[in-house]
Amino acid sequence: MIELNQVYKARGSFRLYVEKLRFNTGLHLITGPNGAGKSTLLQIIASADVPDKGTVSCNGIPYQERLSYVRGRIGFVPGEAIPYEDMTALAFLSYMGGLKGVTDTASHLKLLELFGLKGERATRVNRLSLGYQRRLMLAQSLLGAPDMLVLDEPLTHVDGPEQRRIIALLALYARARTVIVSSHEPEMWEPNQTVALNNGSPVSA
Ligand SMILES: Nc1ncnc2c1ncn2[C@@H]1O[C@H](COP(=O)(O)OP(=O)(O)OP(=O)(O)O)[C@@H](O)[C@H]1O
Repeated sequence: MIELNQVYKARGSFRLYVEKLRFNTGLHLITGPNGAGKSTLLQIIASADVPDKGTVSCNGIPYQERLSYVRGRIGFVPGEAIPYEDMTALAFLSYMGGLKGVTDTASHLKLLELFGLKGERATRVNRLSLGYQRRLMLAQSLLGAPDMLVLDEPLTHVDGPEQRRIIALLALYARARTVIVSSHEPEMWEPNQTVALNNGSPVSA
């Protein structure tokens, strides 16, 4: 469970402010127009950025108190392009797995298979299509089966049938864990909670 209390973040002239938000087990959708603050919010939830004020906690523990505990429980797909693009798909997953303590090749291969990438295991990341790169980022987010998944527009460039398959997979994952997704296509998802952002704050439904 992730909880935000009076979280404030300034980026240039933009302000994110969240009075209170709670993400329990289930699928949570973050929506809103361009510039509403979805990526900013998700980066804070994923501990990739730090709020100027307020607290974010994971299972009741404030992030700043036990950052490694928190990070060990979160899988993250950032909105930006993939890093380490000279690595092969499998090498990238092995590298990310190493950071998370998931070192057995069998589980890396299993994740590649789950996202339809087994045939691309030896392909360098920068040779993969953008849709395959997105799938690879999803695969790395699941390393170690984290309690929380934070996914910023995870289905960008992914084709229709594969989108539906991944949404079903994430819905299943969210039955026992917390999955937070931003999407410009909210109608594709069947979330347990929707947080609509506008101008940096949630608006009531
Ligand atoms: N590093 C930064 N420095 C200054 N301003 C920033 C920075 N990062 C984001 N912003 C601004 O913060 C605002 C919110 O951006 P953010 O990317 O969080 O919105 P978003 O809802 O994810 O948008 P989109 O749907 O276009 O991806 C925007 O106005 C953006 O220009």
